Amino acid sequence: MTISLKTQFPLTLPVIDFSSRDLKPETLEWDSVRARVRKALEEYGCFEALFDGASVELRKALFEASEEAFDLPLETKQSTKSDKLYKGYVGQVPTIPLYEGMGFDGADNPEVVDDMTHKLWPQGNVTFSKNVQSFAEKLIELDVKVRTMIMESFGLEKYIDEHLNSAKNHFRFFKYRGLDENTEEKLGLDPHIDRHFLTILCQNDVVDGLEIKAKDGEEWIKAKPSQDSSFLVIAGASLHVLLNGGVFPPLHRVIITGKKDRHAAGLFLLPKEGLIINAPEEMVDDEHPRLYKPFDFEAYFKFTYTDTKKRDLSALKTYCSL
Ligand SMILES: O=C(O)CCC(=O)C(=O)O
Ligand SMILES: [Fe+2]
Repeated sequence: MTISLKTQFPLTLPVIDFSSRDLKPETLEWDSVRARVRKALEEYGCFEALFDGASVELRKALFEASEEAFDLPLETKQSTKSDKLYKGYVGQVPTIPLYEGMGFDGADNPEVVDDMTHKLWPQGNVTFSKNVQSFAEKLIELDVKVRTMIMESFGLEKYIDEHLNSAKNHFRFFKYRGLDENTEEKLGLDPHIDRHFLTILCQNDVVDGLEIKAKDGEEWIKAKPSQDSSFLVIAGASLHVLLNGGVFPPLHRVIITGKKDRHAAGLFLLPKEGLIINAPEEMVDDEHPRLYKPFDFEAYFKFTYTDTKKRDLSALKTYCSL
């Protein structure tokens, strides 16, 4: 009799602990975490990071702030819209009616956060801007550790600073409306790969819904956080191209099953405008021929913008493989 491994052992995402105060470069602990990060990003394209930098209180405050912001009148939320792709408010999209998102670039810059806050609350909202900023700072700390480890693990030490400086951060809140009485589970967000370098996500504890597609299978793995202090780190297409395929950008989606609203927040590390991404020579040899043409993130983003079906690995290959 064959036993289905799938039902016996549903896959779970790797969990990696970043919470030690001694987690510093050039220590045994750093090397061991780095090896796990590399393996997770090769095999799953993502992992759950335990990181106690953002306290339970801070998360609670952040999601309260997010609720407050999404409760504002539509017109106010729309005032954060900008003509740049992916900035400001997105909502009322017919194919994903439960979804709303709001975000801005440069969350570590107090002026930027204040500007966004004033668009939402013309009289100001100090609690909101303070919480967003502290939260973003913690996520940035984790991002620097993760991307430094990734570069080191591929022997790209000499490019670490250049790579860290080649990204800007975009902070984003999401709200997915809970289901009505008679609605069955619904798509909150279409399956997609992230197009940036790296994404760090955090969701409110009561409502899960994010699912990650396993690399070599059909299974959708539920990305339910195992602890309060965890974040989900996801590799994006830009990192995949930079490392000549060395990390896997996983397909993920959001499915809403319950009546409660789901709130999430995340930091997206985007290639800076004008950056052309090209895998360093160190990533290319006879066994690993160069996979992609020089890659312009803005152009690729536009390519995937209107047609959500283009947000997967095979469309990336069609777009720029050699
Ligand atoms: O809501 C989430 O947890 C995921 C959002 C997401 O995947 C994205 O914005 O790229
Ligand atoms: Fe995503």
